[in-house]
Amino acid sequence: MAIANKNIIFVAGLGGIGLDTSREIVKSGPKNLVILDRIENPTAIAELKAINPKVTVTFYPYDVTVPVAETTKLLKTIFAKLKTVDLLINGAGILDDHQIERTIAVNFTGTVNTTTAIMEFWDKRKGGPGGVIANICSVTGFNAIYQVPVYSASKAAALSFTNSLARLAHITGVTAYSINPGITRTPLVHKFNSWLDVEPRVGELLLEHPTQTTLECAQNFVKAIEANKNGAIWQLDLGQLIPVEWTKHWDSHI
Ligand SMILES: NC(=O)c1ccc[n+]([C@@H]2O[C@H](COP(=O)([O-])OP(=O)(O)OC[C@H]3O[C@@H](n4cnc5c(N)ncnc54)[C@H](O)[C@@H]3O)[C@@H](O)[C@H]2O)c1
Ligand SMILES: CCCCCCO
Repeated sequence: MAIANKNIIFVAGLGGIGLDTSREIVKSGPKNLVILDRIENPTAIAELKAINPKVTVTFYPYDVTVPVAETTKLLKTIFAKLKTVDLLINGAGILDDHQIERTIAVNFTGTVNTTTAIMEFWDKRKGGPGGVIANICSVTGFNAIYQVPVYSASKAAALSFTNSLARLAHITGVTAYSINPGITRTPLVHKFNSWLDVEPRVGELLLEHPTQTTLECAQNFVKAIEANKNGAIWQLDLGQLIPVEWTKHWDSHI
């Protein structure tokens, strides 16, 4: 998908990975970039507008843990303004294995509910035009960082959900792919709690190994958007964009 002249909704577009990705997206000249996030950062919004004045950048406060009906109401406002939306990026995530319910609510349920809400506007069975969903999951969805099993499992769940969305595209008209960053230097990874404090130094131990910058991640994120491959499992790690071949161990045959 060429980003130029498209309408993009980016949930969590102001975070560490999100803001650098928003910058790279704006440079590619979409018509609209609508950022939904629970953190307000008017300075960042102003900076994005200044990067490319031809792009209309708007912000709406949004918490992915709200009921689907509330998300639908917000999307109604956005669609009324934009008329069409080409890409939804779901990027919200927290990393704190002391917050079990909230981790699942944000990282998994939040992704599912935001996706479910936009289907009201996109599902071709309802006369919708279809659309594209990019879900930010994680390499921990492939193989866990086992000291944060709740976080890792929430990312595995989001990855599985995204893979299913892609298989349903022939019914819904909505395609999907996952964005799976490796360890990227953002506030999220500096200090966080392991499950039951099994490893109080998990963050330090991780950061002793090679990592990538948010800019490297963002530049590969844009390449994945442009590739627009339904069902792709993209690994964005150490500055590389790697297509992952998922090993099939069982098939439902339906
Ligand atoms: N940093 C990494 O190494 C890494 C690796 C793989 C995946 N990820 C994922 O990338 C995404 C961005 O992470 P980051 O490293 O930039 O961290 P970050 O903490 O800088 O960004 C997290 C983003 O999610 C938003 N968010 C959190 N809870 C929310 C909620 N309830 N409703 C709406 N938005 C909410 C935050 O406002 C922020 O924009 C997350 O989903 C994270 O799990 C990060
Ligand atoms: C444990 C640090 C991992 C950062 C987020 C990976 O998805």
